Amino acid sequence: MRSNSTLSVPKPVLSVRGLGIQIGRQQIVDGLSFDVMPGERVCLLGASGSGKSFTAKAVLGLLPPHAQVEGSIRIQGQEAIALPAARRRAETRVSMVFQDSLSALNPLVSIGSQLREPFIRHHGLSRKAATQAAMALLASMDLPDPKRLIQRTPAELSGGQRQRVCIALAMACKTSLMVADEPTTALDVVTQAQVLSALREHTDHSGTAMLFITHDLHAASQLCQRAVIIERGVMIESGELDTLITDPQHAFTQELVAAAHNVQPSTLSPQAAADVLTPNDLLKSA
Ligand SMILES: Nc1ncnc2c1ncn2[C@@H]1O[C@H](COP(=O)(O)OP(=O)(O)OP(=O)(O)O)[C@@H](O)[C@H]1O
Repeated sequence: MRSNSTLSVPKPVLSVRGLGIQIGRQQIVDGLSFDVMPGERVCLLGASGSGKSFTAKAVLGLLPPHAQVEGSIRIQGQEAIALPAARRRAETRVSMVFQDSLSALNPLVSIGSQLREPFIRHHGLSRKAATQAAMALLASMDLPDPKRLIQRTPAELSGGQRQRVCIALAMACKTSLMVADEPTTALDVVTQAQVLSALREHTDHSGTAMLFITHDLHAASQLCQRAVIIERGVMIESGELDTLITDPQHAFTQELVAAAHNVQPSTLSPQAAADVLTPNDLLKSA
């Protein structure tokens, strides 16, 4: 008989401990600690300028060289804080989706060529097999006519289509962790709902864990199970999203909840209104 001590306890995909980031004399992030478990979606919520993007960059290994960093960032158990993205081994690589899909994609290269690359480079597929895989992934993103789409350049797509191509690109990398930094902020409400749904379905299906960076509690509640809330680079509250929504402790969290409840569906288009949740729905969707 196996004893309890031999049962394996899941280990975090991402474990951040005492993260500090300083640029010159400005302390941007201070003593931040949180975990993301396998398959879990955690949001890092905070106002503009609270240090969310710098935290995301630290996890991705994309901090500017002059940033001073302290603490620990473990990805799949391996210390990665001092490793820029280009020097990371396959198991500590993190895929990413950014707010600005236009600048995230190469404007001169077709969607097909960009989407084929991770399949060829990381998964050893032939060009033909990579093209098939790219088209299948685009189709699964509810993007019409993948055959034509792969021949287009990023500027020939709408913002929502482009963001779904970016999600496809991140999924093609098949990493254990994805960081999505405000991926819906630049989109209208209907397109936001489509992009959030694509993120949810694809991470559910692949088991990819996600760190979702946002200032939008409504978007977070549609996607994430847990939240880490930061203010001026310091964590002020964290926990299950439904608990934070029903019983916010900190004044900033209370403001976030109040702001999310104040979204008036009547000011939106009928389709958008259908996508906007009432306070009760906000909870149900968390
Ligand atoms: N290149 C830089 N050098 C020094 N400080 C910077 C630099 N870029 C941003 N900052 C400062 O770092 C702080 C955190 O910025 P960060 O971009 O991480 O915030 P954020 O929470 O992601 O905000 P937003 O939601 O607006 O993107 C801000 O106070 C900002 O003024």
